[in-house]
Amino acid sequence: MLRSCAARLRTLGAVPGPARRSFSSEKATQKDYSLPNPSWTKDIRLLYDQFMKKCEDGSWKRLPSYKCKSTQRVQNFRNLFLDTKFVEEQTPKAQIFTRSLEEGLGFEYVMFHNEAEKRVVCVFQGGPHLQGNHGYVHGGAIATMIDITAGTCAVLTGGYAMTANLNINFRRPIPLCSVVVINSQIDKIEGRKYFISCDIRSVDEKTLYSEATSLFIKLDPNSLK
Ligand SMILES: CCCCCCCCCCCCCCCC(=O)SCCNC(=O)CCNC(=O)[C@H](O)C(C)(C)COP(=O)(O)OP(=O)(O)OC[C@H]1O[C@@H](n2cnc3c(N)ncnc32)[C@H](O)[C@@H]1OP(=O)(O)O
Repeated sequence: MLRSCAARLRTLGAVPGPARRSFSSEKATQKDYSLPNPSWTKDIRLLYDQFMKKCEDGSWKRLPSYKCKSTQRVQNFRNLFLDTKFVEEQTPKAQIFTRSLEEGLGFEYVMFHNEAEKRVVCVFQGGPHLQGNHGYVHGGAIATMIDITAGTCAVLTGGYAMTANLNINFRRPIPLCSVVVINSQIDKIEGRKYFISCDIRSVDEKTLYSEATSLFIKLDPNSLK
């Protein structure tokens, strides 16, 4: 599995040599990282196409994804929740964690949002630099993907929110370079509390890899600054 994955990436030019650095040094761009790239396998492309088809009637929306783009949403978050001095000193170098590895080596994913159903689906291909146990995706990388999928679901439903609790059952290991589907949905909203469940399944839906429950708290501007 790993050998074929490395060979594929080398063919695609994503792994030019053994001394390749993990973290990208390229300048911040406005590139949308949720669009297909040469490291995407047939499976992720197929699912991407299926979801893009579902987007045609407007029920689903593809969510663009950037390394560090300063959107209006980000500006508003900074104004509400962050100290101005901290923003000036620390955030210019900041990058989205899941978009900081070289193309094809880490987190390749695209998310789709269904507003009416309060659902976010993420199609995820975990690259070779996410290895935990030999040949399998690290549990921390899996937790990260669950967190951002559920977190996106919370934020798009209720506004700025943070993870207060994340509980994961890892049922089956996820092979490196395979494609999985992460499904998240809001189960319950109680005031500022958003209860979101999530599962990760194989493309054919036959294998349940992980399931999780989470609690996100809608932020109160007074509780962070
Ligand atoms: C076009 C494209 C659009 C794309 C659009 C994308 C959007 C972009 C998506 C970003 C997706 C990022 C996803 C990463 C998300 C992180 O990585 S977050 C990082 C990890 N989390 C943290 O660091 C949070 C640390 N914790 C905290 O800061 C604070 O505890 C919190 C969570 C803000 C809550 O603090 P607070 O606002 O002061 O709330 P507090 O009064 O303590 O509690 C409120 C209620 O919640 C309950 N509660 C709080 N914590 C807990 C807990 N752990 N368990 C149970 N109950 C709890 C309290 O008991 C209380 O209940 P009630 O008394 O009201 O019944």
